[in-house]
Amino acid sequence: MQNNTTRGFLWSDVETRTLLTIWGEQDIQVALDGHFRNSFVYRDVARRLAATGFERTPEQCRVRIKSLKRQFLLAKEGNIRNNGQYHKICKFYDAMENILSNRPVLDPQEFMDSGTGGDDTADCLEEEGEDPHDPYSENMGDFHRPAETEVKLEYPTVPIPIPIKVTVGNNGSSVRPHPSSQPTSTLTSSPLAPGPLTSGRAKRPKKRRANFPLEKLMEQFLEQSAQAEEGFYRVEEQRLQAEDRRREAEHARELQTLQMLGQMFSSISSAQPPSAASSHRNEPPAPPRAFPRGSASPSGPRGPPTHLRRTPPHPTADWPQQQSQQLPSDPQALGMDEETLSLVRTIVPALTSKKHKGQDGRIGIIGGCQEYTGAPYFAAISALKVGADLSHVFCTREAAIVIKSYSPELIVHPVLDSPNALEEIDKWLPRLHSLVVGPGLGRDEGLLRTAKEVIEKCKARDIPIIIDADGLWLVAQQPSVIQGYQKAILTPNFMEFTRLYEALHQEPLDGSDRRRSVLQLSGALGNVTVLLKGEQDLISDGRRVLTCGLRGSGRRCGGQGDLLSGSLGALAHWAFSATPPSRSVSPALLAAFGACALTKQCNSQAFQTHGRATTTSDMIQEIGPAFRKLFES
Ligand SMILES: NC(=O)C1=CN([C@@H]2O[C@H](COP(=O)(O)OP(=O)(O)OC[C@H]3O[C@@H](n4cnc5c(N)ncnc54)[C@H](OP(=O)(O)O)[C@@H]3O)[C@@H](O)[C@H]2O)[C@@H](O)CC1
Ligand SMILES: Nc1ncnc2c1ncn2[C@@H]1O[C@H](COP(=O)(O)OP(=O)(O)OP(=O)(O)O)[C@@H](O)[C@H]1O
Repeated sequence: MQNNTTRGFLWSDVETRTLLTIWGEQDIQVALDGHFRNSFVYRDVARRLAATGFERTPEQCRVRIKSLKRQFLLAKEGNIRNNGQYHKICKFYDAMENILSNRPVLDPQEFMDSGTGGDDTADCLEEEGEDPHDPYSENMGDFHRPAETEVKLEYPTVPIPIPIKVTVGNNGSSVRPHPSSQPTSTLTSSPLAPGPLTSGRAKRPKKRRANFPLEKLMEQFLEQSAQAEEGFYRVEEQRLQAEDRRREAEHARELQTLQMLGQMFSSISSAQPPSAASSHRNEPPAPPRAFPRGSASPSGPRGPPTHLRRTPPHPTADWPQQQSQQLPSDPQALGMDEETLSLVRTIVPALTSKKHKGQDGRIGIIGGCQEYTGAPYFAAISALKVGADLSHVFCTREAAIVIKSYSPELIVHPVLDSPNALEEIDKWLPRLHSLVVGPGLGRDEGLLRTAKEVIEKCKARDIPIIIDADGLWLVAQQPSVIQGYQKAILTPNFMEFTRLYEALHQEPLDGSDRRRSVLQLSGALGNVTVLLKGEQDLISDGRRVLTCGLRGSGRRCGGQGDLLSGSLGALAHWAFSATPPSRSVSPALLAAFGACALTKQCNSQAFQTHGRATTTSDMIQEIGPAFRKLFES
């Protein structure tokens, strides 16, 4: 939209020209001509004007047109067109003439009646209301005429002859005379040089010619009228500003009242018992009290440290309702490391209109074959729901149709089993911010080989890689494919972890100390981050182990791991591209911790609604609220 610098009543030239162009459009002219009520026409004019970037009310448009018509008439009547002065009087003379001369209906009789010829010319330009004699008059319809839109002008009491161009009769050349004017033929004639067709009272032109230096008078008159008009507009501008100020003050008062009401309501609801206060399904009951980290709890030293205590936020099958109503809801009391959680918050990119589509993440998923179409879908849609902008799925041809049908939000490439799969995928890698390899990939040797080659390409491009499900099978067969790559995160369930551990250590896993085992596996992989999923998720980069003890639910439906790996795709991109918030926690650890917390929170929330019927799709629905709760509140 163009910047309308003439807010109020002053019209810039460009704005006026735009108005004239619109007003001159044929349909507008026809509508103005053919209807008694024309307010709707000016509404249309104002709407079209607004579409070009100039905001005016229909009344403003009407008044402006009227004033232009007045100037045009003056210029025309002043008969000074011939010596080139008409522009001074009517800047838009040519445009006006162009429009008015093309008007569909033009009754010369009316034109004459406008006072263009006789001694009664002074009356011809009425200021109040539309001039009934204006040859270009338009019915004003249901417009009111507020005093502020009218300008009182003084007119010279001179009879002003005008050159007119009329077409009368069928051949367009005959003249219909008017008793008080000088009619002309299609030729333009001037009283200074009366043509042969001049008839009627011939003495008048002479009289006029002799009396005044007409141009001077007209200029003076126009100057006066312009000053009067400007003065009026200035006052109007001030009135509008005062009105704006009044409205702003009113708005501020309303806001203040709302804030006060909000505060009142929140203090009332916090005064209620937890069971009554937590009616929203996503909100766990309010904690009786949150204790600062390290401080003694009311239960004394018997309980575990608060940050390790796991208490379910919601009623679950193995956690009775009664008990759950007493539960604390702050992350610390739920077994979350609050400090780590707040570090995760620092990697979440701000939502701002300054970014373009794609900047918050273009995530690729390698997976999806004949048997498994759900897994890549879960991963890809989760990445989107977490906040990535685009999700690509690279799957087999057969799987592609199915995955596409699940969601129009995903970009699906049916290339994984094509002979030039690597080439096809490689084309996209420069645009991807992270890659999740494995969900629904299957164990087909050809697909695994392609996955391996894609991983190599990603490493060369320094793209964060998440390896899950069958991707972990591949790593268990060939650990070197990922060993030492610091932007890799492996997300095994216990079975996958065991497979990996045994492949790397060449000895059976002793599952009694998982923390130690996960630390060891990460070390053996060259400090690649390993996230062992379970009742407590354990995340290690070979130097330290983070625990995510947030309680989910007892529901273990398939696909939750895909939700986790897809979310991690987005979070890993954010973590690796954020300014390092902490020396102690690597970006990979932060991203993994965030994804664990989110998955468990989704599980918990979905379970609250669906209980035993909870599926991964239900959890995906919870990603938005869960994310807000954990990372944006
Ligand atoms: N809707 C879809 O399309 C979905 C597709 N998916 C895709 O399926 C593909 C294969 O993945 P996967 O995990 O089923 O295969 P795999 O690693 O061979 O494990 C199989 C066996 O391991 C065991 N086991 C598992 N977890 C365990 C644990 N925590 N602790 C202990 N044991 C555990 C368990 O053994 P069981 O109890 O049966 O003896 C289980 O039978 C993969 O591409 C994946 O993405 C899934 O994402 C789901 C949704
Ligand atoms: N015993 C458990 N108690 C609570 N949460 C669990 C438990 N086991 C796994 N989870 C959680 O479930 C999510 C997925 O882990 P899971 O072990 O089911 O992965 P997966 O087997 O790879 O999943 P998928 O079905 O997608 O292949 C993780 O967030 C994890 O923390």
